[in-house]
Amino acid sequence: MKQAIPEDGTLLPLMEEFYTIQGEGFNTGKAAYFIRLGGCDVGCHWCDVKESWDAEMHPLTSSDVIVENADRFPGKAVVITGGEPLIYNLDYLTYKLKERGILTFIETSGAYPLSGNWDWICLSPKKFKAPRPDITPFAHELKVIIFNKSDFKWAEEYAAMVSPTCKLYLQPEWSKSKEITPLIIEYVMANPKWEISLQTHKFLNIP
Ligand SMILES: C[S@@+](CC[C@H](N)C(=O)[O-])C[C@H]1O[C@@H](n2cnc3c(N)ncnc32)[C@H](O)[C@@H]1O
Ligand SMILES: Nc1nc2[nH]cc(C(=O)O)c2c(=O)[nH]1
Ligand code: SF4
Ligand SMILES: [Mg+2]
Repeated sequence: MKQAIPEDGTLLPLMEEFYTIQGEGFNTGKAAYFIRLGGCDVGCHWCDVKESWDAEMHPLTSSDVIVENADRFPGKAVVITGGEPLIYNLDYLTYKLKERGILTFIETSGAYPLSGNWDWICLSPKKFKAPRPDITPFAHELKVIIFNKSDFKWAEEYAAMVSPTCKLYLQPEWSKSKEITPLIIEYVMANPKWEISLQTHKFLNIP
């Protein structure tokens, strides 16, 4: 039977939650509690968490319980990721986290309407289902995955849409990183408004 997901955000399909170090982007190196929500229809062929795609596979979990769990750890920051977390209304979850003084960070493709109250929005646009243009001014960080040479052009299109203070990152697609990373290095040296982001948690063998 299809699980009914209430629209008020009090129950969310939770794939996993874990306390670790943010491995990517601007907040790399900071302790954070990760909340991974199930469900995504963006369809990146290189997605490193395809097990997240089917929301039905992940139990509907009380947002209050998720907040309790997050508050057990000393690092008072959460990263809400997925799957595509913005499929869901995240107003309730982020309100409850902020009530406890926990910082709220999101990893999103931007393909769904923005909800929630965020201290940090990492927008990672995808060609397979482009972001809604209305999210771009709110991104604190643009993190474009580079799989082939044509992705640099795609990255520049989004850099032109985000706010002038938005941090700009190019991140090699993991399976192609041996070939792609030298191109990113060259690109960043020639275009220093960009920085490299590596998936450092994969090198550190942590979640
Ligand atoms: C798994 S996604 C979940 C959040 C959201 N759906 C998104 O794509 O932003 C988390 C981050 O991992 C990145 N990512 C996913 N697969 C990757 C891969 N194979 N190599 C590098 N980065 C990857 C995404 O671009 C995103 O920034
Ligand atoms: N350590 C760690 N950092 C991350 N940054 C973004 C991740 C994600 O899958 O959203 C991720 C992840 O899965 N682990
Ligand atoms: S949008 Fe994110 S979760 Fe969805 S397929 Fe792409 S990388 Fe994976
Ligand atoms: Mg990941």
